[in-house]
Amino acid sequence: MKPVLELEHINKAFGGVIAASDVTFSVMPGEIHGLIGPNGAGKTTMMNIISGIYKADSGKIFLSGKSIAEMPAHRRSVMGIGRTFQSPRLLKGANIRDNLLVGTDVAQDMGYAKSFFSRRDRAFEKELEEYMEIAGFSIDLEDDISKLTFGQRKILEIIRSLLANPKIMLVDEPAAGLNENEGENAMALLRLVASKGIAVLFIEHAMHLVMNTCHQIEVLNFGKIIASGTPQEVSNNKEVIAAYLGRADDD
Ligand SMILES: Nc1ncnc2c1ncn2[C@@H]1O[C@H](COP(=O)(O)OP(=O)(O)OP(=O)(O)O)[C@@H](O)[C@H]1O
Repeated sequence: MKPVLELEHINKAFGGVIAASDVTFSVMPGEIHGLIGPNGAGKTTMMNIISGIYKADSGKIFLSGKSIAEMPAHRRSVMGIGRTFQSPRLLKGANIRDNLLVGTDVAQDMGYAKSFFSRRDRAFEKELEEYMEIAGFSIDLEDDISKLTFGQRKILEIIRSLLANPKIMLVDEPAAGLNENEGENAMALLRLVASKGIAVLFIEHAMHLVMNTCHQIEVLNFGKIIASGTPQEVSNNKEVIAAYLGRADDD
């Protein structure tokens, strides 16, 4: 099996601040890959470089073997990079159905309006039903988005990203602001995503969720990978304990 995402020797500085230093790692299809490290370690910067919001100063990025380093963000999402954010980015004043359909056009590489109407079909609703069961709450598609709690909106954003049929999902702190139960549901959803062969790269500070969910982990500190491996490997690594895990859990 070939990696879905490959990063080779990525560097990025903001003035004198080094946010990425020679970062090299790859993510396999169906793998849940964690990106952890202290505040300011460069995790969000890495997500921004992968999705095309930032351009790396140097280094290579491949999606399914194709170089994407020079591609704009919208091309990368058409090619299969999905993304969710720390705070859900949903349309206020719109219903849940419309919120879910925004962005699904990238999957078909066709106009927004066309996809908007063409996906109002049974297949869409069936796919959605499966996700909602794992998500742990039910929705009425006609309800205004404001009916959902913050945690439910964050989980819904993951589902929206899934409906665009990505090859890899970049998920930024899915459990931040969620209660314990919602956090577990978000992890269950990521496991379902992975079971479909979609890769997940996610940032999370809640260590127990990272350790129970990830297959592989990269630990960043000052923009550099200081350890990578299975949850067990990184949690036994002395440098990781000194830089990160030795501090209070779940900050
Ligand atoms: N647009 C920017 N302009 C200047 N500096 C930036 C910019 N984006 C990030 N940085 C700096 O790069 C470094 C890495 O930041 P980044 O947000 O990637 O860290 P992080 O690991 O995601 O942190 P956190 O866990 O707090 O979200 C920090 O020192 C940050 O201040």
